[in-house]
Amino acid sequence: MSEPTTNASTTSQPPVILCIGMAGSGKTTFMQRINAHLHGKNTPPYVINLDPAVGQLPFTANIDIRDTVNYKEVMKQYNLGPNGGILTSLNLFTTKFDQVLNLVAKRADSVSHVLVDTPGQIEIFTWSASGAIITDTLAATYPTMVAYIIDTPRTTSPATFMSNMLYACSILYKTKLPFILVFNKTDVVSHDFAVEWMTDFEKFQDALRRDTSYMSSLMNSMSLVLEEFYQHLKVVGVSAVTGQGIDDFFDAVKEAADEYEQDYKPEIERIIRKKMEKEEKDRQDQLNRLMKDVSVSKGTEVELGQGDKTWPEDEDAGMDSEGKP
Ligand SMILES: Nc1nc2c(ncn2[C@@H]2O[C@H](COP(=O)(O)OP(=O)(O)OP(=O)(O)O)[C@@H](O)[C@H]2O)c(=O)[nH]1
Repeated sequence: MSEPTTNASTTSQPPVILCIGMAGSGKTTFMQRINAHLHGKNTPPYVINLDPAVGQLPFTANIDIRDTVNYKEVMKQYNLGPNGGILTSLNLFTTKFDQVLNLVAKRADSVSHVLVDTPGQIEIFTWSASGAIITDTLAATYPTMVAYIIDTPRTTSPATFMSNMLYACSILYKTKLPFILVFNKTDVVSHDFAVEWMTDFEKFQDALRRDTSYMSSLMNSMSLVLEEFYQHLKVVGVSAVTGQGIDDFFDAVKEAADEYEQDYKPEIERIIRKKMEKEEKDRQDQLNRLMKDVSVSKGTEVELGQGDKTWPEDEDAGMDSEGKP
């Protein structure tokens, strides 16, 4: 039997891998591959499917959105098109997400990773309120990361490459989570060109110069912005079909989990602390306002926190001056 893999190297919580990618990038095939890889190592993951419109899943999900909401019924009932149907289904499912968290928590000790498949209509997950709630609540407890799946053969032109990178960049800044760029389908085209463009600015500039479209000067400026973005990424090339590069992917997952512990977790804890302090302050302000209203209506100051409270006589309370009814 092969050597079992561990969770993240510095945490006892299983890393959560959010698989996000454009339709057809190979997300589902990739999920199937990493799921099989982990089972092969005897370290099974916990699998969540958040795509209500997927026809058939080539793997078994522990939690499947399709068991909770019927996407076609939602479309009919709310008179929606396919995208509205997927979004509404995800919103309905998110109202039950506390139950999902409870189920994951029960299994957190015995699984190596939590794998999350998201809808192929990428913006439904990345730009919706429910997508943000799901991401944030998972990231509040688990070392959570984004695996952004890219269709490598379809990204070989500088313009498509740039668009895809800008999209990835927007997701990174929206989620603020550790990010792994997964160049998929490397059995068809190697991802070496992408690594070269990302590490050697001159090489990408050369490719842009060969691209004579009128957009190339805009892309020139945009590529400068992306240089900074590349610093925050982990890049791997895989083939979900043949399995090549999957070990590299899991090395990147370990690094991302460490990054979460070092950089993201303290930040998330700071945000939660700040939110709680604000809620406490709001409660206190509300209480003070209430007390002020009471004292104004009684024409006297009310002192709190003392055993011997002297309340003004209240005729409406139906008591006499000795406090008897
Ligand atoms: N050659 C090759 N083909 C792949 C690879 N991964 C996926 N494919 C193919 O790409 C197509 C799309 O794969 P899916 O896994 O359905 O892609 P998806 O991103 O889940 O698509 P949606 O369900 O539309 O979101 C299928 O025909 C797969 O067989 C790969 O690594 N190499």
